[in-house]
Amino acid sequence: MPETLSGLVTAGITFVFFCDMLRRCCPSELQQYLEKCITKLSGFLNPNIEISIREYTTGSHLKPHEAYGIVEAYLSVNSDGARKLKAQITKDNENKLLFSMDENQESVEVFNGVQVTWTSEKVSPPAQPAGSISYFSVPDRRCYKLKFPKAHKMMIMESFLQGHVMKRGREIVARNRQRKLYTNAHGEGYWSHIPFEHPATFETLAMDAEEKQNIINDLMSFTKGKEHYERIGKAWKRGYLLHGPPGTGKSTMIAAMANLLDYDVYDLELTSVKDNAELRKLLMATKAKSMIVIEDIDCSLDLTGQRKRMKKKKNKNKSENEETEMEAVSWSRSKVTLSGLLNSTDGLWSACVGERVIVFTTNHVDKLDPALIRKGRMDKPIEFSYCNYQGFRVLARNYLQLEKHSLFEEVEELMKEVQITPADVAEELMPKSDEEGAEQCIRNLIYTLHQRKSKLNGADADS
Ligand SMILES: Nc1ncnc2c1ncn2[C@@H]1O[C@H](COP(=O)(O)OP(=O)(O)OP(=O)(O)O)[C@@H](O)[C@H]1O
Repeated sequence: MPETLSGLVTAGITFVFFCDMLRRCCPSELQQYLEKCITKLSGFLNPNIEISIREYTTGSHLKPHEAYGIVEAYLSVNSDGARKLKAQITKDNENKLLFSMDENQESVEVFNGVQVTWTSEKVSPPAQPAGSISYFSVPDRRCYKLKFPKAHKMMIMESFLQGHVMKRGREIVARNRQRKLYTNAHGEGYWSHIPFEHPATFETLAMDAEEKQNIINDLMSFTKGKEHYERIGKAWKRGYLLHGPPGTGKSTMIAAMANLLDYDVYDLELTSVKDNAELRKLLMATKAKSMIVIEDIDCSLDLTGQRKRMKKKKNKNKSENEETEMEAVSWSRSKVTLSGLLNSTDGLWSACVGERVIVFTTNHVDKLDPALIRKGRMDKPIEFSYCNYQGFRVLARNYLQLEKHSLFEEVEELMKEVQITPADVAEELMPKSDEEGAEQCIRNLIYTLHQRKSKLNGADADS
């Protein structure tokens, strides 16, 4: 049998060689025919298959092929065999370098026991004929080639390329990209965005440690729950209601959540949305792996039938009266209703694939319509409260890099008696000048706590 096979191979090679000779000295029709024969026969004799993943889509020099970027990202961490790498700024994130295989490099990996070989190639465009003028510069054509044994064609194409490489590559692309903070506050009915670079993390959040871990677990099990949500036939989304007094960390928590999940944030300003139709359009334009945030929902939605805007935004150039007037005008322009919001969010969940988190914040949870926060819409309420000693320790670590100090005991005692928001504690712990050291900051906080305590005692005595 091996003799027969080697005989066949020798005969095939001789035939290909013969065809090639003939091709060179024959008329063009015959040449074309022979070329086809050669391609077919050499394909038959070659035990491998090669797949090209090109940088640009066929017919367009300018539109990059998404698959190329994904494979490039995959190979940035899976090309141990390559001896030459190139470093380039990541698309979409100028702070990140992506290391990928340089041209004409080769890397081998084994998937399910099958060896596959990646190569990177670059083909320069043909030179322009002398004297011709081109207004477009044609880029080099780069491509990755994947070579693998023909016998494992389906497994490599489906499990390896479609499944493994695409999944890992997409994850790396998502990790590398610059996250975005979208806003519609300009009132034009579309999203505009800036880079999202909020430094908050769960570690820097002053909050009960157990509660914090609880929220982290909840978020992580949500992100891993694709199959679970598919199985139970529910949209892959999770709703959080953050409630508590101003300055207790609701907005900081949103940033920490987005940083943990690596999500973009859509900060939906309801008062800038013209009507329910515009709201629906905005929500439908959000992408997967994002957080949709509606802050101060009680102030920005007409829950009572009376159109009024209660929140005053600080604007240094305007007097308070002017401010209130300006906000009232923008409020009266919005015709978004509670049912519009509910229909739009419910519609979004039924129409869109991919995971999304929706977050409402409020200082007055009791004012919200039960329909808005019922189970299924808001899955997890999180209460924010005044700062306790544990929270203070986190803030002292963040702001002063202090783990312990002889004054901590006094702070602990005072915090048992006085209510103070984490925002106020943070303000006191922030050095006001270069000369102000950590100890002075704690003394400032103690002074403020004493003042509040005396006020409290005074009030008690009055009553
Ligand atoms: N729990 C917290 N942990 C760490 N920092 C906090 C916390 N709460 C408040 N801060 C600090 O106070 C500032 C204001 O807090 P934040 O905006 O998150 O409060 P909020 O509850 O969203 O307030 P509001 O209801 O007025 O929007 C933050 O920038 C942060 O520096």
